[in-house]
Amino acid sequence: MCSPWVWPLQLLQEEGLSSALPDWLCQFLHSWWLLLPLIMLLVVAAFIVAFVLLLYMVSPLISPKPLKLNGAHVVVTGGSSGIGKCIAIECYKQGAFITLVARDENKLLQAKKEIEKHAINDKQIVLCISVDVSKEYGQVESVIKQAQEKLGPVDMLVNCAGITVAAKFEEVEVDCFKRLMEVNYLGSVYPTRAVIPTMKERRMGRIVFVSSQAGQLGLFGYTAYSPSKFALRGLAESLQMEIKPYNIYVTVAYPPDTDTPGLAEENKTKPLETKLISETSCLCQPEQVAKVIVKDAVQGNFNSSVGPDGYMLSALTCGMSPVTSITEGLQQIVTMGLFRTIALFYLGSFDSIVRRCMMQREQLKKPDKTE
Ligand SMILES: NC(=O)C1=CN([C@@H]2O[C@H](COP(=O)(O)OP(=O)(O)OC[C@H]3O[C@@H](n4cnc5c(N)ncnc54)[C@H](OP(=O)(O)O)[C@@H]3O)[C@@H](O)[C@H]2O)C=CC1
Ligand SMILES: CCCCCCCCCCCCCCCC(=O)[C@@H](N)CO
Repeated sequence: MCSPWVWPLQLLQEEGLSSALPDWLCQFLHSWWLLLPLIMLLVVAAFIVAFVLLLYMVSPLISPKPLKLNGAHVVVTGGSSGIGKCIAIECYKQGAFITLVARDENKLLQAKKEIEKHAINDKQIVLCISVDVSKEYGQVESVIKQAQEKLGPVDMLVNCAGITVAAKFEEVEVDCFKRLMEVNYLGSVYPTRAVIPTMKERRMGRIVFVSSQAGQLGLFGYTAYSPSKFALRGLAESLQMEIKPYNIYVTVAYPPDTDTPGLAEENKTKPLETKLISETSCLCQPEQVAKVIVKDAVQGNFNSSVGPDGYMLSALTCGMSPVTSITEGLQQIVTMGLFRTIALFYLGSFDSIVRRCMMQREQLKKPDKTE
């Protein structure tokens, strides 16, 4: 009859039930239990395949329709210089109408001339409006109204106006903490607040926040800057949940060091530690960064990063941020542990940079003291 070593059958035998079972059933149970690991494997594999298929079936619900830039109205704050200017050029090259927002009127006019060289038709317009995006909501709102009257409702808003301070915590002027929050955070809240009602009415639109890799991890020298960039992520996640049903998509960009007038200015006073740590990530050209940001915004991707370390940082710090493609979600699931392992090595090397710089400084101080 049945083999005695198959435990469920043994159980049946002990209960005196095995004799009640026909031989063929005993045979079947015997071989079935031997095949159990294989069957379990197949079931698990089937579940995974079904899960992935299901995800792909609902993926059109997750990824939005791309925005057509041709004829669209794009507002770029901080559009007179660096990354913002390159974003404006990139959109202009694809047929968009542009509103540039910044403070300095001369810089605005200069940028306008440069952008206009990239026209693809003779209807395109570059409008310049001078305002400080961080000061008063009323001012920003009237600037947006003005832009909408001239070039129609805003299809895409790029919040790129921003300033940086890189210095040790106790060396940062106390007012600076406030100023950075005002320009980098409130300066993104105000224009966004001004365009959202119309976008909701039209059930379309894109909002871009230009954060930074320093908005994904805290670094030596960025105690004032990083929090203002982290704040954008919180704003973006909350806002995205509210406006997704209205077909409006939010993109947060996390560029690495980018070769712009802003960076040149920052480098003048940057602590050595910040310089050395930042060199871990590549130095990018603003044209390259702008291209990636515009592509991601058009596609409605929540996350936008540049380069291999940008990719790793974004996967590692994805937290509860929304996903806009199945592939992105699967990649995060698979790579999280590996990237955390790599990150621990990076953190170790950052700590040793900080320690070495401190030791060097102390050695430089010593001879002074003995004199
Ligand atoms: N360059 C880099 O390494 C990186 C930059 N970033 C971020 O990208 C954004 C652009 O940086 P980048 O191109 O280097 O900067 P730039 O300094 O080259 O340009 C900054 C732009 O913002 C405008 N701006 C600054 N303050 C205000 C304000 N209060 N109101 C209105 N406009 C303002 C400036 O014009 P004006 O002064 O005339 O107002 C200018 O057009 C910033 O948010 C920055 O934090 C992120 C990661 C890396
Ligand atoms: C898996 C883990 C990967 C870890 C990679 C870590 C790389 C850290 C580099 C951080 C560079 C910060 C640049 C900030 C640029 C900026 O915002 C200012 N220049 C603005 O002017």
